[in-house]
Amino acid sequence: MTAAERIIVPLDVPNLERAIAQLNQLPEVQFWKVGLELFISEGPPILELLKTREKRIFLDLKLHDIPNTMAGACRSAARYGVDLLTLHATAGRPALQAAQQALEQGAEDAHQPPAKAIAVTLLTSLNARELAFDLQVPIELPEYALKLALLAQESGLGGAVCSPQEAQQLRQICGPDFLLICPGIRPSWATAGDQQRVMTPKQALAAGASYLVIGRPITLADNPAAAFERICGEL
Ligand SMILES: O=c1ccn([C@@H]2O[C@H](COP(=O)(O)O)[C@@H](O)[C@H]2O)c(=O)[nH]1
Repeated sequence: MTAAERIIVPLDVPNLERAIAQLNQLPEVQFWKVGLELFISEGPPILELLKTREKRIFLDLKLHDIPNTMAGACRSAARYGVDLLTLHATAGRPALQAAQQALEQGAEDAHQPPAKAIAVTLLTSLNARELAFDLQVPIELPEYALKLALLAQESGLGGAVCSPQEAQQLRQICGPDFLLICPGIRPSWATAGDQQRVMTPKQALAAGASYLVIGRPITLADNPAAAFERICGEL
């Protein structure tokens, strides 16, 4: 896989018109992430648009609910034929298992390839102090992220979203086939913004990330295509 194919760019925009403008600005990007902002605004037609342009799709809905509701949502999402779908590992083992089964069944019923379910461990916008004092989690952050990734793996999911700072440990313990999707990627020339557990693209790949989710350093650049090319060059 080329460096460019390992980069997923989020379509963090409010409507179809802005999404189309971003797709046109970045024709080299093959893998796009559709998150809550755009999906809530535009719904499934945005996925159809990406498919007509033969793009890969990461549907980042971060589902978090009881097992029955997670299964229903995953059965519905399976119809879209996306590549990746996120849910929160903190939904717990029964919900993750129900989600995985429903994705497989839903895909079979819809004659679509099954999406890989990817569990969010701990959002990259959070730091160790917030984990300990706001969320009241009494274990160290790297251990917490690892435990949630293992829970996802044991539940049959295909991978985890984690910070690149945890990627090396997760890669060692979860093995080579478990996908590690890493947001919190910041080239040395970009600002972190609300991301707190960051690494550069090159460091993240060296740590074992399977894919890098890189948004604002590319999409808010004066010339997004040049920023994307610069990052690919750095890899
Ligand atoms: O822990 C997480 C999970 C998801 N994200 C998403 O990734 C992108 C990152 O965008 P940047 O502009 O590069 O910060 C964004 O869509 C988030 O919703 C994350 O950042 N951290």
